[in-house]
Amino acid sequence: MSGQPFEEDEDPAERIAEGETAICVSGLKNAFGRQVVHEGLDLTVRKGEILGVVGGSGTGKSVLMRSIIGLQSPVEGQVEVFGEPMLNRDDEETVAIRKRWGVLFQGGALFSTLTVAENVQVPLREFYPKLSQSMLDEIAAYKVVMTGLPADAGPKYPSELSGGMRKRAGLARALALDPELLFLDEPTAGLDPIGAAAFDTLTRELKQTLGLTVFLITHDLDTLYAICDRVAVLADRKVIAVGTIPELLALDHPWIQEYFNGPRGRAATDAIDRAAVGAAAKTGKGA
Ligand SMILES: Nc1ncnc2c1ncn2[C@@H]1O[C@H](COP(=O)(O)OP(=O)(O)OP(=O)(O)O)[C@@H](O)[C@H]1O
Repeated sequence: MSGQPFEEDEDPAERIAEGETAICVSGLKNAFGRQVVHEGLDLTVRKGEILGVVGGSGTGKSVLMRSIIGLQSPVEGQVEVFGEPMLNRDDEETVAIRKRWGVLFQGGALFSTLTVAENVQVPLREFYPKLSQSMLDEIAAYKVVMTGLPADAGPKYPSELSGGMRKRAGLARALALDPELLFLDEPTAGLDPIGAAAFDTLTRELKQTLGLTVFLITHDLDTLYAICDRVAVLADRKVIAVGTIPELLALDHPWIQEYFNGPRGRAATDAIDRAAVGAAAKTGKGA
């Protein structure tokens, strides 16, 4: 059964079924006063994929994520997660769906007065109030190590951690309930390139071992190339394109061309090409 943080008998690979839908957003409209952020926005996230969400600053990537997880009430539209309509509901079914996702907010959003372990325990206490303290401690310790933090990070406060460690602590909290679906809002923002690449690797590995679906907001081109299966582009108040990077590159949209084929986009592509040539040379297969 999913959503239970202490049942380990499920094969994570079985969670991934090609073609099944994790999130379906249709006809979404969001507005703040007279400012319309989204209008007629449609998006489907497939189970088992890492979907990158990109768009210029202020195009509404975070508002989209907040609409899906119920922190923003849209003016119009539908949001379904695992086939359940989510908007304007707070019944048992929607609570059960909420247990199946974890969220890493921009900047980590850790509670500064709680230790890392206590932060990880927050969602466990919310959804499983009867768990004993020893069980809470055990699960938190496991999640801390799972995200690559040293075991002694558990009793530390967020202010005692580096930026990269805080991101990992936020990720540990997002993984507390053994989610099937992970929302990451700019997880590599503010990290140095080595820390960002390590976080990408961690995300990819967790996706593979836990069978996660990942909704990943990012400005980081390296992340898009390194770990995203598909990329959704937000512009003009909606998702204007979704596809693999080669599919997006074939489109004649000015923002997409500027983003992927501008100097930074080309640098990221060149780096991927160089890595592929290096790997081919190592295995003796040639480029
Ligand atoms: N609570 C709010 N009240 C009023 N306006 C808001 C609110 N939240 C977001 N907005 C506005 O909605 C628009 C989209 O914001 P959002 O944070 O989703 O952008 P974004 O694409 O995630 O940007 P960035 O890449 O800079 O993080 C912005 O113009 C923002 O000012």
